[in-house]
Amino acid sequence: MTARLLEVDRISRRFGTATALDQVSFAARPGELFGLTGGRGAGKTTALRITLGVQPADSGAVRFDGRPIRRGLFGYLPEEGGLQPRMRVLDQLVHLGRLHGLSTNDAHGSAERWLARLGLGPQRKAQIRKLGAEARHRVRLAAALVSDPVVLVLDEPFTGLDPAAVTATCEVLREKAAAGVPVVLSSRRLDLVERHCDRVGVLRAGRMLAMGTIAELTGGAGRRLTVTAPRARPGWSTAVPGVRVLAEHRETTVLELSRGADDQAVLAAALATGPVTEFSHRLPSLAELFPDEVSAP
Ligand SMILES: Nc1ncnc2c1ncn2[C@@H]1O[C@H](COP(=O)(O)OP(=O)(O)OP(=O)(O)O)[C@@H](O)[C@H]1O
Repeated sequence: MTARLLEVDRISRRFGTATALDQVSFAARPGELFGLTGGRGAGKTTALRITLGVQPADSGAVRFDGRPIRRGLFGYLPEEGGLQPRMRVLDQLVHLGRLHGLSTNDAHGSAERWLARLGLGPQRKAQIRKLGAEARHRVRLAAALVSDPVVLVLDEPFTGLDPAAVTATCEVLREKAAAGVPVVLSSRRLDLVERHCDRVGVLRAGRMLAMGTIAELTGGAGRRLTVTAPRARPGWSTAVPGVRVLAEHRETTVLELSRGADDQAVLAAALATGPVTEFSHRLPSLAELFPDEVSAP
């Protein structure tokens, strides 16, 4: 069953001698937000541009609904640019809607709806260059949505946004996903991808390093155990099988437990040193699992 599934199938792309993408595959299903993450130059933008059909791949295929993609079918929020600074907001959106095949009437109706939905009503007649960064971001989002696309592709939609604006953006994306539109976004921010996406692909140097739901990615790693034992000496846990010390800070030790390691043996070892005031399990974050992919915001 491939209905409304966006499939990116082993795409590769070189620029001169540099490999931007090497056999990268992922899929975005209706109802879900799929996040591509990775450090600078990992290949996210190239992957999204090939997904949209605005840049060719050297090899591989992109399919929607089991068929090769057609340009103009998707809504796109580019990392930067894409808007004409001297155009007025409403005119820009109507223009983009018409470029994607809407009638003038439909483009108008859709543009007005998105301006209202994104709180841009008062700025509808303003020139884009006169808008602040946050309002311009909302116009870019409206531009991606105005043609009522069957797939949404967004390159770094969170850049420069405060937490409230990130949440507002994700609410809109969730609504589209709930309506059956696969949503693919890229972000260098592993924390935001972890919080807002259902499934994630981690790119490094053009290769897919890991892919899965957040639970699959974080649950597949060793469990983390935080133990606070005020009288324990460094190295108190080394005799327990399957345990690795990740951090020791004053009285608190963070341990990684391999599969099958016995947390009760850790507790016994800790109690043997004296009182234990904290003993808690938690899953690692994506940023902890992929520290090399974390870049400054
Ligand atoms: N037009 C181009 N010409 C030459 N090299 C390019 C071109 N576009 C991308 N690259 C190279 O391909 C690699 C992947 O770049 P890409 O922009 O896709 O990564 P990215 O993950 O989006 O990075 P960033 O987070 O910095 O935007 C980089 O090494 C980049 O320098």
